[in-house]
Amino acid sequence: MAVSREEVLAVIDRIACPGGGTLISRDLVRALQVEGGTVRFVIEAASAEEARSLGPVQVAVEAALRALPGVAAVQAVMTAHGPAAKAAPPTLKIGQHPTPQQGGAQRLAGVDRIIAIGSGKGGVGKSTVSSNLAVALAKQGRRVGLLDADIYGPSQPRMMGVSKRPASPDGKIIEPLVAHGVTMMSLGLMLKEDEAVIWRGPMLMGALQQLLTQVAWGKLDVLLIDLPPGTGDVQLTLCQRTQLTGAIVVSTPQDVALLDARKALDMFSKLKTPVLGLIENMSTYVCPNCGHEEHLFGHGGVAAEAKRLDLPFLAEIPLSLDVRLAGDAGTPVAVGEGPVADAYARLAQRLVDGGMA
Ligand SMILES: Nc1ncnc2c1ncn2[C@@H]1O[C@H](COP(=O)(O)OP(=O)(O)OP(=O)(O)O)[C@@H](O)[C@H]1O
Repeated sequence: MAVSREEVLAVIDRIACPGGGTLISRDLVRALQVEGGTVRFVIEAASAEEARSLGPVQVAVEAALRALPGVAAVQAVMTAHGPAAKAAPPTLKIGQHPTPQQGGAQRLAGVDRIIAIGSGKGGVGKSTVSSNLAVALAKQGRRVGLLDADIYGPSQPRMMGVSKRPASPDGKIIEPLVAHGVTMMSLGLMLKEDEAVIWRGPMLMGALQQLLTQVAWGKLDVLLIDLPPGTGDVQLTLCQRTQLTGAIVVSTPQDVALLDARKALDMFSKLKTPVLGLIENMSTYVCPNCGHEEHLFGHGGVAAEAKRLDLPFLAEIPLSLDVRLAGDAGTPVAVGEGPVADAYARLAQRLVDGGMA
């Protein structure tokens, strides 16, 4: 008979650690997988010293699990944070297991609407659209939050021009930062620059949950969530655990991007997250010198897809060097004036008029 995850956890929880508690009560087990008769997990010690002291516990746990009927193999790996990770303030433990949640999808107190912004593939401008839309909504007087959930490649700190580490006076609640009228938070602000995130699934979920629930978002008309590209664990967890108003899918007009966008749309539909509409980014290119209009990546593909699926086509955002320069400089193009800022203003107005933001 196949062994269950609960049985495995119960066995691990029976073995005491030196200094008290168990690997479970001390929240040191990560990425537990029970597949057929094989049990895999990571023991994540806080330091090399702790890892050494837990060595005998690992041996005892492995032996106890092997003795469990239905277990054929046990693969446990011990990891330890380096001193840098240990020193990282604030003292919040970002990246821990998500805490079990009562009921289904969660509401965030004080936050009226939550919109997830997704894309089928990376590089289509999802983060750029998120930051610019947030700024455009703020310019229209909305109280806007922006959560960078692109946990593997958080780019909002750069795009919004913030680098300060958020404060956490009580070590529990994180104070978000405010930039260009938008309340924002990104995992990128909690990590050291250039620090790679190599968390496994459960830690990612925990980090996301913390960013949603431990940040003092205050009263918001709308919280925009910049999702990682694709259709992975983060998207799944977010849609299942958070009461989303809906999702917006960003795509460039090329067929290949649209193909991936379809996967994202399919995922939202399976997760029963309403799709509020589609945005075509890098739509037309207007030469700043001669005014000639060119469709470098094609044009109209996203509008046609929206029509085919009977979904709102929310906006087409031109391809413009200013967008990239502004994003790289930390002041989204929507902060200023011009054709792209106008396109974002129209998009924001449309969402406000539709009661979505
Ligand atoms: N309309 C646009 N015109 C010109 N450049 C753009 C436009 N939209 C985005 N870009 C640029 O394209 C690059 C990718 O954009 P962005 O990081 O927003 O994409 P993404 O879909 O969020 O990618 P990932 O999810 O992989 O981070 C950035 O350098 C950005 O400045």
